[in-house]
Amino acid sequence: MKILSSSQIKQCDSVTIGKGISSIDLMERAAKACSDWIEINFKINKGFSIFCGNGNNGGDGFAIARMLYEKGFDIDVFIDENNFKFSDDSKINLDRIKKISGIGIKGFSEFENNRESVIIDALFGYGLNRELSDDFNDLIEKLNEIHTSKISIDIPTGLFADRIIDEHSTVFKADFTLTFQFYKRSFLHPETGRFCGKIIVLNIDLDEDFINGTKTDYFVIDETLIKNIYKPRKEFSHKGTYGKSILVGGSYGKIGAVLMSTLSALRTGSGLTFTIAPKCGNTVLQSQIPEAMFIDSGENHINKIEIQEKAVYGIGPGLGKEKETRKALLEFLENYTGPIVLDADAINILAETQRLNLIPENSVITPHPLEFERLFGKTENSFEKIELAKQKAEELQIFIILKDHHTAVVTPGKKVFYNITGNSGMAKGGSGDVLTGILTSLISQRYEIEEACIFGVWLHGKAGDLAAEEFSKEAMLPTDLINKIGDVFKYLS
Ligand SMILES: NC(=O)C1=CN([C@@H]2O[C@H](COP(=O)(O)OP(=O)(O)OC[C@H]3O[C@@H](n4cnc5c(N)ncnc54)[C@H](OP(=O)(O)O)[C@@H]3O)[C@@H](O)[C@H]2O)[C@@H](O)CC1
Ligand SMILES: Nc1ncnc2c1ncn2[C@@H]1O[C@H](COP(=O)(O)OP(=O)(O)O)[C@@H](O)[C@H]1O
Ligand SMILES: [K+]
Repeated sequence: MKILSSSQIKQCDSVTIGKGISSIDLMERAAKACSDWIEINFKINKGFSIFCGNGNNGGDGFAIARMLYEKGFDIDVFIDENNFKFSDDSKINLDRIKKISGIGIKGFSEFENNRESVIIDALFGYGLNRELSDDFNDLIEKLNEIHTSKISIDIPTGLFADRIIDEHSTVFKADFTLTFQFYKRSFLHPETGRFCGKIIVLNIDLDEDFINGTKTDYFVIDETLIKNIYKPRKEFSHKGTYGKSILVGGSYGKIGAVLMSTLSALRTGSGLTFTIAPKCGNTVLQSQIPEAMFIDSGENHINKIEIQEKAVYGIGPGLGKEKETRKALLEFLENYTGPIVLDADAINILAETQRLNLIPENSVITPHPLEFERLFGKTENSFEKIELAKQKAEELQIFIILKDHHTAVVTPGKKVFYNITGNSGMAKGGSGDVLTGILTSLISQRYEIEEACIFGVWLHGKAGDLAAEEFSKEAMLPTDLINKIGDVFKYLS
């Protein structure tokens, strides 16, 4: 799914309006989508306090007020008592509710906390173009202190669609954000996304031709994209059809990491799977994963990485940074030109030795935020981090997977794909090792690298979501996630 900027959304609005629907009817459509969702999901709540601004976001709020009232809910609407200038469509919808005696319309200052009612924020949407005034900050701070369910229409007020906010900014803290047609980039970054709660994207049939023809570097990985990428196995096939994955890692005390990567590669469908690990891992690897072939290297730390033809390497989990291991990694990279997935200590070794130029083109690196910083330096915020990743991905012609709550796949063509599967139950040592195995396996099965990255992060997060459903976010383990990979494939086929 494309992510459009606020100015592109505005244009999309105008084009849609130019093609037959009036702007007031488009607002009606948007408000209907919201009120229908609210009716289904807030059945037991009787009342809603709806805070409306003076632009079209407020207009949505007035229309939602009318529709929820007609569905039988108690409604109070609050407006700015110091500003009587409304956008045209907003004014029409305000006038409509003025005629309904059952809807109370009051000033912001008249709001009294009533714990029973749900708060709806229709103050500002994508039209916010400067910091909020103190009056709005005070109002929002007051609303944020109230413990009741909160819904934002389109965007939590105080957030901009496409950029960072000052760290001291006041923002409405929503439990749900009902947004129209597109994710906004700010929903997907940690500094800003934390205000959104659960994101619900409501389709309001904006002009398809405009959307298809609009250029953007930013995308959300949705199921439509995944279903286009996923290649079901062919019955007339053999193990050679599904490639050779070689997982390289493990050191004394950290054999589990490469064990999890190997198991993940197998569960993702790799045809032939090898593990290169030190001898101390032999017994546990061979007994826990009899399907994988073991190649030993060193006693307690890897000291050589054997080169095999037509293989995809996933290097790093549990690798350690011993002198002989560093040497082995650098030597391997000097002599190997195929695609590689580099994670964890493989990334740290490259950062410390500043030998990034050794990474073969079309390889994948999977840094978590700290590893990214070690590689490329500090950035002010996560928006800048994405821009730096785009620049580095192009410069080095590699794919950078920036691991986070919403992991981003950054391509050498400077496209950014944000993942929306996954949950905080995955914030445990070992989850990253699973991702390395999944990615190595998909590339060895001849998915295009870009497709493997997109599919891989989605699959990883989806398996995490299924594991959380069964075991809870607290109790789920990275190994549970591996066991759920099969259910994700069943879900897809
Ligand atoms: N396709 C869609 O997605 C559809 C979208 N729709 C809805 O329209 C919403 C966008 O509406 P909008 O353009 O009228 O902007 P909105 O956010 O209401 O702001 C209003 C005005 O406030 C002003 N202003 C800005 N910053 C300010 C500040 N800090 N403090 C004070 N004032 C400030 C600024 O005007 P200015 O003062 O700059 O002239 C701005 O124009 C969108 O989010 C969605 O809810 C649906 O109805 C239909 C389909
Ligand atoms: N809060 C979270 N929400 C979604 N995914 C998460 C969250 N925390 C961690 N993850 C995922 O788990 C993985 C953790 O990787 P990493 O930090 O390298 O762990 P390790 O190397 O210890 O296994 C990443 O893929 C990341 O996206
Ligand atoms: K809003």
